[in-house]
Amino acid sequence: MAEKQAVGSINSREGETLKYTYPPETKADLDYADLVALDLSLFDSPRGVERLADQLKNAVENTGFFYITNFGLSQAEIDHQFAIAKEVFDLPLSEKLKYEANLEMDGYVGYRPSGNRELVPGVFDNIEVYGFDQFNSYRRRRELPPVVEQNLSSIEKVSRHLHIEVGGKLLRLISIVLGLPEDYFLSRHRYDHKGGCNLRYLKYGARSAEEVEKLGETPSVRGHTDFGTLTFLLRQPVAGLQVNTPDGQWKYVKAHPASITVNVADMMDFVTGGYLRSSVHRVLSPPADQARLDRIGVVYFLRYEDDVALRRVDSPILKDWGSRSRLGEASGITAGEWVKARTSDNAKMTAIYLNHEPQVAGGIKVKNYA
Ligand SMILES: O=C(O)CCC(=O)C(=O)O
Ligand SMILES: [Fe+2]
Repeated sequence: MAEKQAVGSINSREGETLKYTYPPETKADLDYADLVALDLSLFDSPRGVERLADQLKNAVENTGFFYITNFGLSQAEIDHQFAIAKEVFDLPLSEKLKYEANLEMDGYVGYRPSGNRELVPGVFDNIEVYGFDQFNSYRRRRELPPVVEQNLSSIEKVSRHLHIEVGGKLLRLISIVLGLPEDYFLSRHRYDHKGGCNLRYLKYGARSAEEVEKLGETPSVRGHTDFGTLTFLLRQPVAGLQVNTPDGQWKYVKAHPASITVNVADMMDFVTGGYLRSSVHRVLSPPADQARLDRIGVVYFLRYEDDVALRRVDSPILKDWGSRSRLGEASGITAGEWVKARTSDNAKMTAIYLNHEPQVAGGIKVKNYA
């Protein structure tokens, strides 16, 4: 079986035997969103930057989802992260629980087991998470699974690269789109400052036929927005992610070749009054031909530094925009407060998962979608 081809050894040292083989893509004829792909290698020429800014403007005015290619990580480096993730999730549960995250205290840093939320009566969520905080002086020392310890420098490299290089380029482009100084967002996303950015491994465990049947169209992750500024989803081939388009339709996000999928998140929505849409997205069970596969993901959540107040930016582009943010006005809540409030909401989500009442995070209503 394809999902069994991922091999590796817990005792392997940095870069040695960890390998990952991706399962095949689905052959199902899914209704995919039409998303633009930004080629970040164009960044090296002035005309290229203009072109990218135009493409980005289009993307953010539409779904708030887009792909990037040529983002400066090799496929081997990416595969290595998926291999580490698989090794972590393959550990026995009793071992993984030694590294359990304290969601209320630290957010998604460490291990979070599945089974916290009842999706339909008798069927619980199948999502395990292992997350990292930023590799800077605010990082809290904690015990790590040996495979993480042994590969920490490559994990740090990827975390820094996604933040500083990829995030850096996109934040510069967003500043250009908004007519702000090029370093406007960069200067509020310094990697070595205290912030809630999060590299995260995810595993959606394969479900039995009976569970799939019971779940039907019920999402594994219901419609939500992400908390930060931008989210980077490294390409993986198991379908399930859907974005809600401006006209209210759910469309699948395709595993575009050699890409990262980017989505705009709450903090960008707040500071632009919804001009940069924090897109509602969800994750369904995979289609039939992928139903028996585990779905492993590697994600980076880029966020403002903790002490930045989330206020509307003074952008000439937004003069006549008003506010179309579904989130309302953040009016000065800090980025750190916002992340804490929403993470703590997630921690308490167990009992309220089955109803769709708005949650209140930091005094701001957070809608839940089907
Ligand atoms: O697994 C995915 O494709 C998306 C996950 C997601 O939306 C999230 O973790 O916020
Ligand atoms: Fe998300």
